[in-house]
Amino acid sequence: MPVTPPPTPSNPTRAVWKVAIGGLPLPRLFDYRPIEGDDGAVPGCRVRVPFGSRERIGVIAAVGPADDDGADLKPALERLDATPLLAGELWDSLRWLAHYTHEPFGEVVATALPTLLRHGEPLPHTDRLGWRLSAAGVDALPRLRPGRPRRLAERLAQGEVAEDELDSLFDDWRAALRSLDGRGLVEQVVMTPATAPAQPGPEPNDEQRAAIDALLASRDAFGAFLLDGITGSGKTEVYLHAIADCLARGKQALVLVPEIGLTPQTLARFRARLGVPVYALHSGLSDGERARTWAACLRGQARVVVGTRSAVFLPLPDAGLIVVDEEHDGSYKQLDGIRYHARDFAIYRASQLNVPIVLGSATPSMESLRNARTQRYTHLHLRKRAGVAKPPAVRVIDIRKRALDAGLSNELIDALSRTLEAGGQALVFKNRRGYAPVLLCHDCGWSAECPRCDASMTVHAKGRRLQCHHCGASKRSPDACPDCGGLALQPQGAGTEKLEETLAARFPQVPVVRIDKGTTRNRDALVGHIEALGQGPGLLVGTQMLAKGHDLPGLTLVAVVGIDEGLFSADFRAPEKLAQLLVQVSGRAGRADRPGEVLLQTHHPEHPLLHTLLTGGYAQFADEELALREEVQFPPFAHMAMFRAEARDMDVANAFLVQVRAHLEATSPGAVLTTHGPLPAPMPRRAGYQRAQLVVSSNARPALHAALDAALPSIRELPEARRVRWSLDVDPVDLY
Ligand SMILES: Nc1ncnc2c1ncn2[C@@H]1O[C@H](COP(=O)(O)OP(=O)(O)OP(=O)(O)O)[C@@H](O)[C@H]1O
Ligand SMILES: [Zn+2]
Repeated sequence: MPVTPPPTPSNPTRAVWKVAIGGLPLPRLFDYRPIEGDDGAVPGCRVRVPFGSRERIGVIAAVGPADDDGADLKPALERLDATPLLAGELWDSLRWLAHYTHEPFGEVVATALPTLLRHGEPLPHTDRLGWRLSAAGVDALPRLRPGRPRRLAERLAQGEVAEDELDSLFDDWRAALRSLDGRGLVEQVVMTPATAPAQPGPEPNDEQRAAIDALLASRDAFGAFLLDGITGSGKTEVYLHAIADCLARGKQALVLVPEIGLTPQTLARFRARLGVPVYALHSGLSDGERARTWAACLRGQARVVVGTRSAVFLPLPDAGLIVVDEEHDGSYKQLDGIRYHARDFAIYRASQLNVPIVLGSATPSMESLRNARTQRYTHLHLRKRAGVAKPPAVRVIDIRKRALDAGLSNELIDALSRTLEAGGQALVFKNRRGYAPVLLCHDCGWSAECPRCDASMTVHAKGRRLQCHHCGASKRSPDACPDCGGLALQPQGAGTEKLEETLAARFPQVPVVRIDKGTTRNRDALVGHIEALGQGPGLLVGTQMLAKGHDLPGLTLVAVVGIDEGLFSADFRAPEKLAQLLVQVSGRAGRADRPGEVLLQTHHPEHPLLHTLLTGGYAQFADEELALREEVQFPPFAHMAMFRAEARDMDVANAFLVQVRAHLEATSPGAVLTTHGPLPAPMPRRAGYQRAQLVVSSNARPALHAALDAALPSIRELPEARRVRWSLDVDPVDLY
């Protein structure tokens, strides 16, 4: 047992531990007296420290002189890591991210670490352990009495078995094993990961070959590539070739995919083609699994990881390549806490790791397209579909003055029938879940509003329930109108639930499968639903969950209904999002040998966005959109940050933002900043709070950050700040 030296009065000149602690809104480090005799502490190690009346886990951010004389500093209690948990490139990149997002470093570290590690658990083991008979066990086996230990020994005599396999072979094998182990008859072994030989893929076509060659030619240094390839053009094949090359050189590859894109189907494809264990990281894993994947990356055992947004924080000591699939996808942006953008942080990390990064999409973001045009990224194109599939034909159905059934025109229903008769499958896309968006009283005009939000409540369960999609409030539908007492309450409009009901009644002979947040809580459910559809004729009804990267070979018709609201949104990014959605959902049609068809049902057939997409495709839409953004100096031509404030009272929220604006203007008089607001958020009241926002922009990123750096210390001290909930979002994606 170590001898505790007698307490010495703290020496003011001695170095202290400067600790980053998460969960605190304070952008500062906290000084602690080092543990006596512990000279090995270095930044990146976790420590347990007293904080107020509690203890917390923090990370040593620096070792250096105390902020004040350091005389009455509390001592740290325990160092948890022998060597830094966070080090090298990841450590430096997290420091950069804290600076870029203007958030406390402790909070950034807490976001980057898996929950168990954040709570002070030791780094979990990541070996796959197994058991075999020892030499003594081989000798003793014939003399063992019948029973569980003997049965286990007989199985181990055939060869070593991994613990996870034993779990499925024997109930309570651990007790039997203990009995054998006590007599020295078994020994533990580290199993090699289960692998299968890599299966060959299709021969790359010329465009794929050119993209692969471009990636391989610059595999030894940082370079950003935009792989701009239409849906079904074989982008994943290009990634797989680049990853295989990366593995062959003994390096690690990280693949980021959108939330809903990480299905067992995707993982199975990567596993089969690469022939090495492919680690997954997504929100469906337990805390233990997440910590193990993190540790396996840190130890270099994980060679390929496919993960959603938070996988961008994995340690990559042997990095060789980063891929961001569907780089335009909204799920890469974290909307609360540390508001990072996983794609953008991945690019920063690739530059620090000095490895190539590939951003792939059929509908690249305006940001990435502009970077490609200014030559910051290398622009790679895949302009034709891989294999034999052809791009689908798109047709507009003008529904002005037409009779509709649950929002579906006769023309569209006829097309569905024709598809089903020909043995095909069709997808009906509507971006509104629930039964109907509004419950209306036909007698007096009352409609069901959320009591806490400026929004209608959505009708669910065939009219029996009302639910607010903004705050989650839910209640039974009233039987009579609360205003006039009449019995003429009617659901208005149609959501996916109503569409499913209508289509099932029209086409009783085929399966009708609905996919939206209501039916599909997780990825496995999604795969289950798609399997339920089968191979024969059938209908899929769903929201944008269906737009992402699912290969449905039997799908020949995509019918898009109810996109009209999206044509007239206040958000400047709305046209970009709508164009991406339309192109992605259309891209689900005709991906195998049968040609695809897309029907767009709208009240606005002449809308410029639809016209451009139909005549010039996404590329022309992007040209026009970028020209417009440049003209009005919106991102990507300007850099934005948004202050949001919410309070019970709009005046209180506004008062804070007025002060924020004043401080920005006062502390950065020379900076070319534009401020816009305070203005009410597009939906001002949500969950009982009034919400306002202030947009700050500049066409020079450094000027924007310098202004924020200068003003934030005094903004945090404002008396008005204590009366609101506020946040700063650098590069906001949603202006809400
Ligand atoms: N060179 C090729 N020859 C034949 N088939 C190919 C080739 N490349 C890809 N494919 C097949 O074409 C289909 C689409 O390929 P892949 O999934 O890689 O495309 P993608 O561009 O990633 O698609 P998405 O539009 O979903 O992003 C897959 O079934 C794939 O196996
Ligand atoms: Zn609500």
